[in-house]
Amino acid sequence: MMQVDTLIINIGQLLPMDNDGPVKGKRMNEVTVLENAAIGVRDGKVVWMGSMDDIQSIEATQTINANRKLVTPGLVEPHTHLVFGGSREKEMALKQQGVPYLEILKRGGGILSTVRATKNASFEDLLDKALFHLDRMAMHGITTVEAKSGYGLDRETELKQLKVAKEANEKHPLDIVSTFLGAHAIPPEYKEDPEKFLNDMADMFDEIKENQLAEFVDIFTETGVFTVEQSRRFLLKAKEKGFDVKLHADEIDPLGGTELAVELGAISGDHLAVTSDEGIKQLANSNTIAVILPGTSFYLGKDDYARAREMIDAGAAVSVSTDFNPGSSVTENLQLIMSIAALKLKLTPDEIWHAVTVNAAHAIGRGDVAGSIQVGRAADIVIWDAPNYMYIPYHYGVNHTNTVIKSGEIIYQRQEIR
Ligand SMILES: N=CN[C@@H](CCC(=O)O)C(=O)O
Ligand SMILES: [Zn+2]
Repeated sequence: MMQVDTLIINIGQLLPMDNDGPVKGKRMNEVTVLENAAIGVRDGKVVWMGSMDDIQSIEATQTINANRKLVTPGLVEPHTHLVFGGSREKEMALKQQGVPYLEILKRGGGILSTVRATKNASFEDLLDKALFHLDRMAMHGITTVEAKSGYGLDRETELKQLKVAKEANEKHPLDIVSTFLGAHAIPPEYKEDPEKFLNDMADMFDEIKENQLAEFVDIFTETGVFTVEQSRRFLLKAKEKGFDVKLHADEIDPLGGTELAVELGAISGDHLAVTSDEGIKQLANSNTIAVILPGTSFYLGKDDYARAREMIDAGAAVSVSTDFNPGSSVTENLQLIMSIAALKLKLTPDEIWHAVTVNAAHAIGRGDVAGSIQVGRAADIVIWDAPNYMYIPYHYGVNHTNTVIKSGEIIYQRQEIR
């Protein structure tokens, strides 16, 4: 008799998500579906998976009846700007009048407006706010999340953001993976000397590494922000210091950020809304994961959606993410992004599930611990109010989670109102 703490029974469809590396190209369109399954959890880990026909051999302290619903790994969110002060609802009117995103930034708004609010916010306020957003992500089925700094643009405030993320990781059940995005915009005081600004940000690498405040270094490679050459120099320095690197690349103008991500062996290239044909080809022949953020195209009212369909057809590994941030994509709901991935990126349900589990985990260096339900791994599991895995992208804009389990503990359960 095997003893478990929790036995999840009557699983209609179980998506374990195989996980022996990022899933590329055609393989993204092949999810394994187990029917009539059960999962045993002990000490926060999955210890048994099998058919309902074999549960007689399991003795459980607690049983959760999935009632024939869909069960998947907890979602992995590989790109967020979790820690920030204030909000930017007043910019919505500017956007409606047709003022472009980069023009708002040029006028000192956009990212720079959030920088001011983040500088003025206390550590405690930023922490409370981050915990609130994490709760919302958890409710929506996310169990691991990446979080970037980048709303400080000075040593003190960047460190404050990174320390808030570290504290949030300790306080909140979700796992947080940190990225240093000091090179997110050029602060007004450095307008004439962006090189000096990048040098100052690079001077923080040692301190960040020693205090384990971030695993990745990221940069916004964009018109009016940092050039490809500046990004290359900055990220090469980061690599020398032992960081894996990421890029906000080819979001608005096709500068060649995707090609740079491949050249540098970046763990991911993110956005890629206007990547060139050559960029797609190079991506497909690389180990760099394309983290596509279609919520920004939607939210900024753009016609350019990343050519994720072509990227997968060419053989690339693709992930999708909310890009949760106060300016270009204000949502914690990765399920909504799964619908946009279906409708606008033309991805299949199988591809979308790979994108928000296995490939997302690999895009933040957690391929060996998250994004998959396997014996020996942490029990990060979602029971969905859905009969099958195709249903989630199909029924859009609402939260489908029934029960969210993080390391064996129930952290969210839908309440009935009636
Ligand atoms: N594009 C750069 N950075 C963020 C947006 C940040 C903001 O507008 O506050 C992004 O990923 O879209
Ligand atoms: Zn971003």
